[in-house]
Amino acid sequence: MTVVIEKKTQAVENIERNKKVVYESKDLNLWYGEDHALKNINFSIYENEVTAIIGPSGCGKSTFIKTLNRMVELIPIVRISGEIVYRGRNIFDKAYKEEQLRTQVGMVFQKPNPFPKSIYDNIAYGPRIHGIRNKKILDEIVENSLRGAAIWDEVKDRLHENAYGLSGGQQQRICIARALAIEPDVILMDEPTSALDPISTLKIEELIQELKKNFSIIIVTHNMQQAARISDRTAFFLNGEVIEYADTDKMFSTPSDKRTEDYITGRFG
Ligand SMILES: Nc1ncnc2c1ncn2[C@@H]1O[C@H](COP(=O)(O)OP(=O)(O)OP(=O)(O)O)[C@@H](O)[C@H]1O
Repeated sequence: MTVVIEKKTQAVENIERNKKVVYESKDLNLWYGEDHALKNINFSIYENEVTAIIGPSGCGKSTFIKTLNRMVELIPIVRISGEIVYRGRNIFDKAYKEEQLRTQVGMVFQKPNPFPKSIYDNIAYGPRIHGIRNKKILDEIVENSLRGAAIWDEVKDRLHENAYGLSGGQQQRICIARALAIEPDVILMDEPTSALDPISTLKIEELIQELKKNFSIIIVTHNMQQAARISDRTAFFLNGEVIEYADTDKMFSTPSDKRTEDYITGRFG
């Protein structure tokens, strides 16, 4: 029996060794004024995986995900200690250019937030900011991004209409396409389906499964079934701490911590 367990452990370690780390959170602490919102967060996020962040309201999920692209630092009362290492470099290093990080890390928010512009201009916005002016190249980026977000067929004949004219689910896929247009490495998603109906939710979930072949995806979700359906690993946050971080299958079948079990079985939260 011992031998079998040892073999299994070895196999798991081999899998871990072959995975590339995208982000590493090291002793990360964050305060909003006196409020200690993230406490000693230590875990790694892997390439071409979907990593789900779950936990009850106010536990720090959004704060954590917004730390990964340094958006949280826009809030004046925020203070941070520790490191977030992205592809080998601490993003809080003085020399690290925020703009450089933003070209690598796209974000999709809870409520679809297209710009009040045409579908085309929504997608071309980021590339134009990065200096791309050539119409043929922009056309290609727009088409590829919309295809990547599984919405090309629905909008290809109305690219110059306002994005506000689309349904909520379509608008969210436009926002995903907008994130893809900057050719990111990572896509952060903060409850991307919570404002959507079940069919649009399913489409986004299927899309996330496709996208992970080319991107690393970190998703905050209130919906535990969603985390179980689409993620490879899950981090369970509670009161600003990571209580458990594990393979999603393992966390939802045999959680190690009683508090995780209570949360995923609906005893609190
Ligand atoms: N802008 C802010 N200023 C001050 N405190 C904040 C701010 N944003 C979040 N907090 C506090 O930080 C803690 C974590 O909040 P956060 O929004 O990260 O939690 P969450 O898990 O994403 O919650 P929810 O599921 O409700 O969105 C909470 O105590 C919250 O009140």
